[in-house]
Parts: sequence; structure tokens; C-alpha cells
Amino acid sequence: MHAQPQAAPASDAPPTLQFPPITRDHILNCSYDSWFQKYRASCIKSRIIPLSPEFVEYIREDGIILADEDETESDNEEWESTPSTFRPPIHEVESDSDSDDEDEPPKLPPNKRFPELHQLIKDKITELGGAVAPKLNWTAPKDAIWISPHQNTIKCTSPNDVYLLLKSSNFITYDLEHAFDDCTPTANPNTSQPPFKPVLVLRSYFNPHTAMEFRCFVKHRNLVAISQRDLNYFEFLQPLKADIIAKIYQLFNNKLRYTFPDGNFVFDVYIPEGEDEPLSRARLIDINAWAPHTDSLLFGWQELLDLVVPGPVLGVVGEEGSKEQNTSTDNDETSEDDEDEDYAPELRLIEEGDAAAYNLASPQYSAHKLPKDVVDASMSGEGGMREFARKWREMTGMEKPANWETSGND
Ligand SMILES: Nc1ncnc2c1ncn2[C@@H]1O[C@H](COP(=O)(O)OP(=O)(O)OP(=O)(O)O)[C@@H](O)[C@H]1O
Ligand SMILES: [Mg+2]
Repeated sequence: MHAQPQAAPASDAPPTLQFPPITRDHILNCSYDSWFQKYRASCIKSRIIPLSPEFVEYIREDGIILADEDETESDNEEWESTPSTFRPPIHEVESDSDSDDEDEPPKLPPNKRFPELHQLIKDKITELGGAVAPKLNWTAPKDAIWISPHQNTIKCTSPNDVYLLLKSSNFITYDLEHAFDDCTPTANPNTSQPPFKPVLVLRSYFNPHTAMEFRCFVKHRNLVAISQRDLNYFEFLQPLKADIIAKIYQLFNNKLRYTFPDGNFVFDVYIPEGEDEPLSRARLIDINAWAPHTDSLLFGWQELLDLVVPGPVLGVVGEEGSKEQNTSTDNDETSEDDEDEDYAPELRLIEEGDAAAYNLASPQYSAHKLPKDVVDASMSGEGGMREFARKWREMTGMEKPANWETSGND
């Protein structure tokens, strides 16, 4: 071998993951509104609300103005916050740009700015039993739960709860600005793509035991891998392994396998406790793209990409559980007599000691932890968080959450 220094790879650079081409359709197929109707019998009760440009603008813009309809006073104060750099209310911040802002008309609260949508959100929350978990097309505001008045959860009981979470979340911005970033560049990048339709998804809130949440990887229509989603050690899961795989396989094989438009995808499930047996049937929580932005949790993407499955299964988009032949949309190669050779998926759990060894027990999203300056602010007189928390409780009539200041285990 001749040394060819000019062609030598950079020694420290990690190898680039070689995903199959990721198209805009792959991403759109995972949008909640694309699949919910088809799988609704397996999902958490949900409502999907198309979002107007005014609402999207409201989510995008700085500052948080909440609805004032239930207020006795109508002094809407504007609060500036981002999860990483929480700032005190703007009336306490010295502004260095003076005249421009003053010329802008004051922004209206949501109930006056988009009253119909506001009312619709309120009605849907009521329809769903009074408490919901919100998300946009793909993403839930998990990084903003520290600001929630509902004990560090994504639970929302009012439109204001929904607005506060959505506006405080960086993850939500992903849906609005970066949803298609992983897509393989097309031959003609100038071809204009139709804009996606933003939606607000409200799912009826329940109190999940996060040990029973799993992420499931599907390659060429084979269920190949299952990972715990909550990366803590749960001893009780070990003897349930076979049952967990069986419940997930049932959902996969009966509902998703031949009906999801793509052969490669990732779905999330929740397995509730059963009535007559330990585990009930698996419920579909979400579907994610087979793409780098989907967290592969206890597996490595390289490992998943390298997995050799027995042979692509012929399947098509159809009704739940149906299987028609040879019109697959997922570019799988075809092969014969592979239907009975099912891949045995590996369920990977955190083993005893793993959590400590990998420091997995701390909250997964750093934004769950209150930044030190936020905690400091909360201690310092009438400024910052304490004032914010007080105001928020005043507005919602909520009790102070027990873990407001200590939500990040910091
Ligand atoms: N209806 C619900 N009630 C209570 N909690 C819920 C509900 N639905 C989801 N959750 C919680 O919210 C978490 C995130 O939900 P979901 O998986 O839809 O978000 P996501 O943004 O798509 O996550 P990811 O980025 O990992 O794909 C779930 O793991 C679950 O703990
Ligand atoms: Mg998801």
C-alpha cells in the first residue's frame, strides 16, 4: 500500500452515518396528523388543531403574553424568557433600543389575537377530560416542563398552560424551523416544496409510568430493536422482557407493519398495566423518522444501520393489518419466502449499575434543569423566577408547585 497523505481521513473525525435517503415525505409521514386517524384505535385519545399563521407567529416571537380573559385585572405584562437564559420581566430590563419598540402597537393577548383558535383549544381540553399533553406535528415541549405549573410535567389544563409550554420550548422551534434539516439534498434544490401544515396536537393527559415507555426500531418492515425510553434502572422490567416484546410485536404486526408508508421508521409505545394480566396492550404514542435526529437511545444508529434483516418484507400501505402484494412504496428490494422468517427484536434495558456508570439518571434534557442564574434570581428579592412564579400562580390560581425551584435536581 502506498501512503497517500492527501487522501488520509482525519483521524479523530467520527465516521459519517450512512442513512438511506431521507425525503420530505418520510418526515411528513411521521407528522402526527399524517398517521393518527389510521391508528387512532391504538393511540391515546387526541385532537388535532390546524394552526393559523397568527398562532405560529405568536409562538415564534419573543416575549410571553398570555390570555387575560379569566383575569380580574387586565394588565398583561410581557415576560421575556428562554429556557437557557431566563430573563426577568421586561419592565425590569433596561432596554438599549428605545424608539423602535415604542412605535410598535402593543401585542394583544391570545384570546383577543386569535379568539376562535383560543376557544377551540379550550373546548378540546374540556373534551379530552380537562388535562392534555400538547405537541406540534412532531415534537412535544419536554424541555420546558420546568416552567410548568403542573409539577414538572407537560400537563396542561388551560390554553395558557399550552401557550406557556410551547413558547418556552426550544424543541418546538425544531418543528417550525428545522423539521426537514435531515432530508437528503434533492437533485434540484430550487424546486419549491409545498409548506407543511402546522398543527397543535392535544393528547388526553395520563400519568405515565415512564419505565413502561419504549422506542421501537423498524427496518425493512421488520421490528429489529426496542429500547427503554426512560434511562433509569427498573428492576421489575427484567422478568417482563418477553411479555414486553410480545405486546409490542402485536401492535407492530397487526397495525403498523404493512400500513405505514415507509419500510424504515421508529415508533414509541406505552404499555399500561393490565387488568387480568401484568401488561395491557401496547399503545402508540408517536412515530419518528428513521433519521439522525431521532434519538436511538440504548442503541447506536451505526449499529441499527448495520443490522442485517432476513429480507425485506413485501408490504404496502393499506388498512390496519392488511397486506397486499408488490406495491411497496419504500424501495425495499424484493425477495421471496421471507414472510415467515421474522427477525427476533432485541429489547435493550438499562442494567443494574448502568445508570450510575453512564450518569443516565439525571434529567435527559439539560433545559429541565433550572440554570443557576434562574435559581439565583428566584432567591433575590422581587426579581426573576420568584416574581414570575408568583405572577403565574396569581394568573392561574395555582398553588406553587412543590418542585418549582428544585426541578432539576441541582
Ligand atoms: N397523553 C400523555 N399524557 C402524559 N404524558 C404524555 C402523554 N403523551 C406523551 N407523554 C409524555 O411525553 C413524552 C414525550 O412525548 P412524545 O414522544 O410524543 O414527544 P416527542 O417530542 O415526539 O419525543 P422525541 O423527541 O423523543 O421523539 C412521552 O415520553 C411521555 O412521557
Ligand atoms: Mg417523537
